[in-house]
Amino acid sequence: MSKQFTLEEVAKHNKPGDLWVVVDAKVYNLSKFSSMHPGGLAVLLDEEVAGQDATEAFYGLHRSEVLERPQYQRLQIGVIQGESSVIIPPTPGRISDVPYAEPSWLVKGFHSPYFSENHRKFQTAMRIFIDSEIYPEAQIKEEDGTRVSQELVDKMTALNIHAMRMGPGKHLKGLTLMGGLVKPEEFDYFHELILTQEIARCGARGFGDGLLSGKVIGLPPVLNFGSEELKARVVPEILQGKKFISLAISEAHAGSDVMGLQTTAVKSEDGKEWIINGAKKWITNGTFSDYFTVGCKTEDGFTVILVERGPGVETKPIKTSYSSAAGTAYVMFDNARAPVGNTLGEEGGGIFVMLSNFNHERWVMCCSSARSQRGIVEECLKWTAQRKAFGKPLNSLAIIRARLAAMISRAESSQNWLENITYQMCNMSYKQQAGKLAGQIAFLKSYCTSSAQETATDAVQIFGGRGITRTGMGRFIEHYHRTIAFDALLGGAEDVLRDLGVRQALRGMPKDSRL
Ligand code: HEM
Repeated sequence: MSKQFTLEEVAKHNKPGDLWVVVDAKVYNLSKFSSMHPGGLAVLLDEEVAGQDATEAFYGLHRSEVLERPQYQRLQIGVIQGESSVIIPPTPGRISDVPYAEPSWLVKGFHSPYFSENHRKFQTAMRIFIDSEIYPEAQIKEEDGTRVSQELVDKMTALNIHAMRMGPGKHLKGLTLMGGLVKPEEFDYFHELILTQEIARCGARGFGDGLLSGKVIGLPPVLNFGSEELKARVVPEILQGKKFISLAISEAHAGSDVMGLQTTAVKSEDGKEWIINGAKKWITNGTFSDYFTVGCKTEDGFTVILVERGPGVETKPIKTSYSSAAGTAYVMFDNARAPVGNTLGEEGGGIFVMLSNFNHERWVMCCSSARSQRGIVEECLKWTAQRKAFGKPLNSLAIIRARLAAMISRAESSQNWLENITYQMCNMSYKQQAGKLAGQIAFLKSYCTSSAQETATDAVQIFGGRGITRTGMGRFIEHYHRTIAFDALLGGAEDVLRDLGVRQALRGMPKDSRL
């Protein structure tokens, strides 16, 4: 049992070399630490801090995770008699009580037509796994820039998370999902939405992409358009996290304009192999991928080919503004060879392969984007409640509340639109989705990413200098603001998507409609 002190006893320890403080009913001896305190000694000697209950001052300047670090936990020497702590430390799986910090289907007393009991159980298990296994590694790797550990990849394999991230489908057949919690035939797009949104809560954008998002976008063309022989050869190893795959489309010359790509594939003289030449740029997971789903110019137009790393395939890291944990790369093909059997879809039919892939890819991005925005809303609601300015909490200022209102509305509308589209996906074939939902998903993605950028700007205003500081109170805001542009570019730039949505709508205009 912790040693008990009265506030009077603590008050006696209020000078250099003999300095105690109380934070949330816990007594800390800062005598030795005070000279090493990153915030300086002087603040600790202030008469309202030294020997006093400094809870409010502490939470105005530190994230609660500071006191969870072992080196600081050791400074606690006891508790205040008759008082108990009120600040709840994060426990794996916990649902936040902060308003709007969770999508409404997870909020007590709210209802949803979309989420079943099984989805709820799945969410609970997934959050516990992610909080305890993925979140801690995400924080470290985002900073040190190294790729996801094989140990974590293997833990995800044990629950078949890699397979579930590919969405519902035949590839799940016979697998035990989440320890048997959901049957493969029952796994639907709402399970996938939950999985993607729970991962997004880690708040580590580069690591998040490094967590095999290359596979999420690079494997579907193999699953949907590869031959049975090809699938049997490559898919199991990828879903078991033994081999890695990237989607390699964009180039220095062309991104959204896939027909402008310059990488070429020509057949060998015996007609058995493709010979590929060209360079791909900004390829997520490229530094460590074993396979590349490559968009190539061929005699008949545009063809997608699965190329294995080997002679003639080189990768080089690209330094971007997020963590190199993402493995973003140049991928160079210099007379690289792939069997003709590795062609995905028809020769010359690559655009159809890509277009049908884009819908799912963009929808996954919407899931992440909507959830990350919500995480920022939670940070801002907490900060504006605990931070004092002009003697009052920040949230007592009307201008701050106006920003919060805009942020909450964006997060809510993104999520609600997303849930509606997800419901349509659950009730349409893959082909119907391609036809009916391309415009909807394009609009949603551009809405999510543009509103995310507005939210990032609002959050920096709310956090002030801390919103541009990589450590401390505003660390998630700084990270979000620095990396948010990625979402607006990957999977189709915002402007291109908006235009796509409108063009789709115009195609569907009835010929006989008049005002
Ligand atoms: C209970 C023990 C305390 C520990 C373990 C501690 C630890 C830390 C750490 C690790 C930082 C760096 C912030 C970061 O980047 O995360 C920091 C900053 C700071 N601390 Fe403390 N601190 C303690 C108590 C206090 C108290 C009671 C005050 C009183 C006002 C205080 C005032 C500050 C200030 C002003 C900063 C600089 C914040 C900034 O630049 O944003 N600290 N402290």
